[in-house]
Amino acid sequence: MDHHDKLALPVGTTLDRFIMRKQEDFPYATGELSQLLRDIALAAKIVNREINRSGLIDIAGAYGNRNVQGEDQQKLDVIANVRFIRALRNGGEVCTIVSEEEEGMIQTGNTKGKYVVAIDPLDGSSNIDVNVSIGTVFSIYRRISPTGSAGNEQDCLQRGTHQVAAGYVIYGSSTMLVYTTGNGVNGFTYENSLGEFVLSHPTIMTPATGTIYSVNEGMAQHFSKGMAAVVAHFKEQEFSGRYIGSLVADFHRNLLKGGIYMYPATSKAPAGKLRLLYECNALAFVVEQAGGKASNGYQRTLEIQPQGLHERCPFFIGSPELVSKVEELLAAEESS
Ligand SMILES: O=P(O)(O)OC[C@H]1O[C@](O)(COP(=O)(O)O)[C@@H](O)[C@@H]1O
Ligand SMILES: [Mg+2]
Ligand SMILES: [Mg+2]
Repeated sequence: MDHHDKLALPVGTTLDRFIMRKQEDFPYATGELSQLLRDIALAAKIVNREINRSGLIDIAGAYGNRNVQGEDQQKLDVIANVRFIRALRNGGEVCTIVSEEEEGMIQTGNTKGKYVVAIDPLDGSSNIDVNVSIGTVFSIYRRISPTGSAGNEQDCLQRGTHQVAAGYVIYGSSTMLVYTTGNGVNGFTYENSLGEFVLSHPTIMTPATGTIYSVNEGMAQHFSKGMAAVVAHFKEQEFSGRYIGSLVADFHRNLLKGGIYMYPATSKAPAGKLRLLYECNALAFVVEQAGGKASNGYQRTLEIQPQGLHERCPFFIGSPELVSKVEELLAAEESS
């Protein structure tokens, strides 16, 4: 019996029970990480509610505008940021947060908190107003600095290999929370009537290969020669091009169906667009736990040493055979 079997729980198990049962498998664990995951799930439910109502009350409008009731309107990404930070602060397990929405580190005031969280509270913001899937991405690290003071940059700039948990929420035709603590990947679907996430996708494994490629080809004139060769290769193979423009949604589809998502370096954006700390590393941890692969084209994403909180990196993620093929094509173009 492998580790995955030992931890297997039936479809329909609620997220709370799932987290509790996993906790029982590690008798020396203190339960703090479990509490943190519950806090994230709670914030996800609240953000889900706001997103569902967004068409009704126009919270997708510009930040600072006033709505018909004279109340301040807030952009959904600001609302999501506030909700997640509040949940993590109230939970007490997190000392420091890195968020896409804020320049510096956010100190929660919980100096005893043992964890650091990096988060993209609302991913795919350009899709908010048009009712297309959006998401949240989160990454959890154990702090390095001793408890009793605020977390520092060293705590936040850890390699992705040091993540203790990571995952994402997708707010789509149904809302799902997918996460890993390093023992496989499990997906939970939100049951509106119960107000609970329930296990719907146990032990997700991504197909070894696939026939979908996802990249913003409108940028093709800014691609390197190597990247042009990559795109030509997938076209020759008659792959399907699928690109939503919400990283979480593009990733989630390819995770389940097999395929590759690419956000390369371009002449306009030499480091690509996506953020290492709260976009790439979290999904890289998830994909590896599902048997997939994530890379910047040359190096495993999880092994990149971050230098800055909002650092960007080129990103290739998905089915292992496809990511390896891209690495091979990029290297071949480089040496020619
Ligand atoms: O329009 P582009 O350049 O293809 O960018 C799309 C990418 O940018 C992002 O929207 C960035 O995320 P945010 O919405 O969190 O800023 C990714 O989700 C997405 O894959
Ligand atoms: Mg994003
Ligand atoms: Mg965002």
